[in-house]
Amino acid sequence: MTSLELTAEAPPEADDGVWLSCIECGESFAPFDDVRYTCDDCDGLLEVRYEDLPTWDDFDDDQWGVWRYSAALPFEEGVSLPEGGTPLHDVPRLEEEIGVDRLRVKHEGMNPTGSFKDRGMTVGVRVAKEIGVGRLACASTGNTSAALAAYGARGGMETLVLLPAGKVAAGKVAQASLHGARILEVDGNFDTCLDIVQDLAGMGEAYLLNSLNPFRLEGQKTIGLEILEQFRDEEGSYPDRIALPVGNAGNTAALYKCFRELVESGALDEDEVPKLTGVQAEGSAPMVEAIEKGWDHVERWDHVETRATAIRIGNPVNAPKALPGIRETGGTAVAVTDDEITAAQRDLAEEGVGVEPASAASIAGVRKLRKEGIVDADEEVVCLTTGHLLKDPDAAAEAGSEPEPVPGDTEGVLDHLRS
Ligand SMILES: N[C@@H](CCOP(=O)(O)O)C(=O)O
Repeated sequence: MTSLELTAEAPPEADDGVWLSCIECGESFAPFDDVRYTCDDCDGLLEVRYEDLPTWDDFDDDQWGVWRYSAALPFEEGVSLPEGGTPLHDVPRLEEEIGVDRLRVKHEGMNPTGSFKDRGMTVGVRVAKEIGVGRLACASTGNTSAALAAYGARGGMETLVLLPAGKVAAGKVAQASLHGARILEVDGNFDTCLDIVQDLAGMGEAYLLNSLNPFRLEGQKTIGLEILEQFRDEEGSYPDRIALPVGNAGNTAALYKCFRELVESGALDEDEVPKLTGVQAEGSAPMVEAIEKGWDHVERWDHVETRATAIRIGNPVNAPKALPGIRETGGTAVAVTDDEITAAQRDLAEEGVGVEPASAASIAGVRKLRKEGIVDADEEVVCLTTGHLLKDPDAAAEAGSEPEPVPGDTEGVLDHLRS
């Protein structure tokens, strides 16, 4: 991990040892004096920097979840429901069938609104309050909108969400609606929604809380901290590889930042960093294309389609952070078909782990890479599952078995069972 090294020296703009730094030109900015999503000078992505980076002993043993890691975050506490502290399941049947030494599933669907987005929102909404903005907004394939609506409600703030019309799973729209977001259904895909909401944010109409906002990724960084601690405590080592679904590429960027900070603080050796392995659906795979072609950028896909609507994204905004993350950790990116995703969703369900389709992409990807010999048999792998099964009840019902109609008496039910 040689590129994008972190500096520990605070510039004059720093506030309490925290500042924003452009990943392209290195310009630094005060973190909370103004609303800023990208670099004023070159429009590059920003990341949050700290004067002091913590090691394992600095984390709060009295807490479990995102705020256990406050020493690695810009604040001591956030607008919380609370979030994080999700299970790391073993899946012995899948482990044996796929053929790796260890397979674990970090189920982020167990967060308060049913996805990892809550980790980002607890920090992002806290920052919004610090800056003193009025309305919060996001573009969303569904989970971000559900989390924004819930955390906005918790923080007593107005929320606006832009969704691609007809392309968001029912559970997610219901969440955004009940938590009180104003929902705009846009005639266009997610990337169009994000273009619009970025314009609105630029005009000062709202505070953007997509993962373009660097503070969102600080919360999501705690997924990496939790995986490393849980895996180490249970297995005595760190995982060799973390496979994750890739949509806007926020988690790939956040996990890479997590590892870089741990290496810089001395909490992790460079050779202990897990290989980041991104998985996309075949119909929506610009990151896979960029990795395969050796590009340092993604080319936007204008037409994207997949049953895994959470990762139906053609222009991942975090690609400039995520591509180096995959490359520098020795990972890779792979595309899987919708049928492979559904098969993996069923397999997880048969082990009691209920996930939405996009989440199952991580399992489908590892299965494919193992068959291709890219994942080795002696590897210890963690798959990230990003959202709960109930987020997309239609996909779950389609992947599951049909209910059987029976008469309303015991005799009739017995006849049916015996037939
Ligand atoms: N899958 C996402 C898409 C938006 O991603 P974000 O991490 O940039 O907010 C969603 O749930 O909307």
